[in-house]
Amino acid sequence: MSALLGLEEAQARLLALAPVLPLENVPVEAMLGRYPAEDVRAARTQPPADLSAMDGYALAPGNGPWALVGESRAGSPFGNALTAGQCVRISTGAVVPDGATCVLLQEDAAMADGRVTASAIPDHGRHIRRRGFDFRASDVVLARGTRMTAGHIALALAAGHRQLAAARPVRVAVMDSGDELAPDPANCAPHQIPASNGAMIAAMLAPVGCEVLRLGPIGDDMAALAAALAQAENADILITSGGASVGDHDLIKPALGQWGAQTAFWKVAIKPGKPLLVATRGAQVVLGLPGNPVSSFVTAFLFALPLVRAAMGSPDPLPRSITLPAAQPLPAVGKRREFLRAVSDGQGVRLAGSQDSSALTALALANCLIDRPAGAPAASLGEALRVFPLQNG
Ligand SMILES: Nc1nc2c(c(=O)[nH]1)N[C@H]1C(S)=C(S)[C@@H](COP(=O)(O)OP(=O)(O)OC[C@H]3O[C@@H](n4cnc5c(N)ncnc54)[C@H](O)[C@@H]3O)O[C@H]1N2
Ligand code: MOO
Repeated sequence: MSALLGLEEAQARLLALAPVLPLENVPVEAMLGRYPAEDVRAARTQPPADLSAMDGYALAPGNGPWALVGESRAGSPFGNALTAGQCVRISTGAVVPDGATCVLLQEDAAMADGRVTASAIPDHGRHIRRRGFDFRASDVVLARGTRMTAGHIALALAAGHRQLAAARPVRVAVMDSGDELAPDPANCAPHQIPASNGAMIAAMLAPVGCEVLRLGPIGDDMAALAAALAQAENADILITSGGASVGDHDLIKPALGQWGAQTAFWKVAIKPGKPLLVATRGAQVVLGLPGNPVSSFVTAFLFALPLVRAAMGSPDPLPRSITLPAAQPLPAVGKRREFLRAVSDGQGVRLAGSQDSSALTALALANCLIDRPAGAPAASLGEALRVFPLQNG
């Protein structure tokens, strides 16, 4: 039996193989979930001038009344400087004219005969957004490798960028295999089960923004597997599920070998997911996930998603864990580190149901995985547990 790798070592060895992809220019609006390949510096200063934060009157120094000499609207500034005792009508976002030192809210103002009086005089600088307080030209506003959110998109646009450089989307082929798999779940003979892993893995990959090519389900047949693998010729990453174990009909390893892939490592000391296979074919990376649906899910979470994120440009692609107390006792752990399907309510964490690696009802209920170290004794109620939320992976 080949030695089982530890999780962190296996992840590190896999990530070292992550494909390096050419860069492309991407419209900022299309950058959601992607990673800028370079630090992004502001091409402009924001705000570009002192702007009013409120609707009211921009006041020159004095105790009032102030003579109303004009208006500054957003996009249409008052052209001149104010002198003592003058004011202009001003709207939110409009340029504060030179000579004005504060903005009086219109709710605190009275206007009669072209003169403005204040019920309370605002402090110096009140309701003025100073030029450049948000960012200045040439400031780094986004670090390379930042995963772009809606806020980052707004910031990059405000900083004067139309497009950003990012790795082109990773091409991922996802193939499920097994003679027992029915492609049509509504037309499944008693000796079959509906193929669900390929669609599940594709759904896990969707938020990462890669391109997914779905292949299969393919029968346990070398010629059929070879034909399917030929379609993965242009994939950067091939993810297979099923046939990774030791059975007579587990043909993935020989089929991958015939295709030209070379095994990098096989088997990791985790439960579920032990028979994980990693291979390369030139710059292509192959991840052979075990067929049990929960094993496929857990290995996709711990290996496939980090690999794809790394290839997309993430400098920090591994899932992040939190600590939560056990809301129920847990049994002792065997030789393999365990990832238990669990439900967290934010206060504590409990098992989602059956921990069999085929149990889809528990997988569907789970919103996190409890990470239990190999050989750990039983955990008591309230014990601190390491937990991976499924949605932040
Ligand atoms: N003698 C041994 N037997 C097994 C070992 C072992 O070490 N010695 N390891 C077990 C472990 S752990 C796992 S995990 C499984 C993984 O086996 P395979 O990767 O070869 O997976 P299959 O045999 O093809 O399928 C397992 C199971 O999952 C169902 N399956 C497969 N693909 C799909 C799919 N696309 N959609 C839904 N369900 C799928 C399949 O019907 C099987 O029930 O091996 C153990 N055996
Ligand atoms: O490792 Mo298997 O994935 O235990 O069921």
